[in-house]
Amino acid sequence: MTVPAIRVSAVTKQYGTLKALGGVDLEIGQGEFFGLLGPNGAGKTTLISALAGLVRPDGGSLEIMGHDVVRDYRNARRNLGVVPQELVFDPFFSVRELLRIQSGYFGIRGNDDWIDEILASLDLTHKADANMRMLSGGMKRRVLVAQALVHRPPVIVLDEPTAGVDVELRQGLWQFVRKLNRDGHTIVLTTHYLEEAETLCGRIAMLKAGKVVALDTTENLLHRFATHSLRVSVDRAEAAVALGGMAVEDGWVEFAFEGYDKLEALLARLREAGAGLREIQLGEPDLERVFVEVMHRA
Ligand SMILES: Nc1ncnc2c1ncn2[C@@H]1O[C@H](COP(=O)(O)OP(=O)(O)OP(=O)(O)O)[C@@H](O)[C@H]1O
Repeated sequence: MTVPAIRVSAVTKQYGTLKALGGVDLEIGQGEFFGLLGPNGAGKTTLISALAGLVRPDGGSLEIMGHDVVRDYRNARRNLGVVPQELVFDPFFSVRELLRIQSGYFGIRGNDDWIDEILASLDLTHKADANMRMLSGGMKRRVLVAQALVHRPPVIVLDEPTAGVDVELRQGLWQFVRKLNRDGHTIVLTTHYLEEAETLCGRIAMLKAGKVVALDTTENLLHRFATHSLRVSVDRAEAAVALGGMAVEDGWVEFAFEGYDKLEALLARLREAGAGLREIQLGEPDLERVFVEVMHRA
């Protein structure tokens, strides 16, 4: 049997009285494109930091490609590339220097061919000799991706890589990450853009307050809860909410329902409640709705 790319067993982490991770179990297979989702403060970054050996868990264990991140740190770290959320760089180095230094951390010399290849893939070749402080935020983010790849890790974790990144770059970045996945790399991604997670990830774990509250294939998650949605614009949102709807934006309330045969009755109840229907929209299942539902129930 092949070892999982990542194994997380009963991991706990406490900051003072705050339980950042409350017993997380996860197994991610080699070659998966896996999504780690959760609201702010759910513990995603803490879990990633524990995988990278930057945070020591209070209990439980973590393995990368079969290597324990505490007992066998060097091998675990060699197998992992992390693209962190924060943009922190030494501003005095050029992009190429930075990538050479990063290679050095892993004891790799003469890595220039691979560095050139990564730079080209990330459309950074023309910035190879520019100092980090002269790059835009989006370019810096691409350098973070490059930095995570210098040692050719089989497992790559991206912590919100597209936060504050423009559409074009975001698409380019996904194309590149998809190619890495096709080439056999295991990808773990956290993002608040649920549409991205829905199209990219084969499997998803949802975290809430340090616990895994949903873990399944994206396909199954999309079908686990209500299959359709009804959005209504109404004069009295509170009347619609009282019927089980969820206020989504100004005057709009959303309902989940299972089949079109339920629609008529729902509209009738809205009319009887005097909600004052102005406009309706029907929607197919999407991950955002599933996410909201999971967080609501957990
Ligand atoms: N070094 C620390 N000291 C104290 N509390 C911390 C520390 N790091 C994280 N926390 C707390 O642990 C909890 C989990 O934080 P974490 O950054 O892992 O969440 P997250 O899911 O990554 O959130 P986001 O989506 O905002 O990035 C939060 O309540 C956070 O305030």
